[in-house]
Amino acid sequence: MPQAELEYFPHFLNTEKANFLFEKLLKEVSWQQQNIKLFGKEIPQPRLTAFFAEKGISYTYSGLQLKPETFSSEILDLKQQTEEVSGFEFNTCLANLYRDGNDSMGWHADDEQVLGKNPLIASISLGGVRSFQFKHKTNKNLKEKIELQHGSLLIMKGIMQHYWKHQLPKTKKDVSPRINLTFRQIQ
Ligand SMILES: O=C(O)CCC(=O)C(=O)O
Ligand SMILES: [Fe+2]
Repeated sequence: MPQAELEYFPHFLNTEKANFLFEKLLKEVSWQQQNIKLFGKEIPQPRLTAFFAEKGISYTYSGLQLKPETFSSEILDLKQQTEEVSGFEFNTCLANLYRDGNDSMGWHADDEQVLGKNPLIASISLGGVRSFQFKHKTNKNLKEKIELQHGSLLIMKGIMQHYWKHQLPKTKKDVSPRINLTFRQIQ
């Protein structure tokens, strides 16, 4: 992929740890269904979310002001492990719960100003395997996808958010619930 910097670690967490974390986060995170404004109409997001941050940080994501919770010990542990692998530091974690194949996230780039010029986004996947797609913003022939495995880590960095969008589409396949954690550094 030109103008993209991606690193993928399919076995970032061993299966036992990934299973444990999936069950624990599914049960203990206070998952919320937020509304988004689409053409002036409020509609519920097709997924559940939660937002964790260091004290004093708030984050507006897709026009939503997210209310931060403090990091739980599990999230803090994952943050540290992710920081070691990436060589970056993070002060926030956005969590997504895709309950089934009807839940999704549409095309976007994580290019908000508060993320800095060339953000590094570290994304951990737990639970059902889902397809994650990329499309180049200007060259319509450039498309890619990757199946994000249980316990995997995907890192997007460099200039990538300027040139590529990504999405997690709905699927008709019978998929089990999936949790995604994205670690970010907010200025
Ligand atoms: O669920 C995923 O893997 C993608 C999440 C994502 O792109 C985001 O939170 O910005
Ligand atoms: Fe994203």
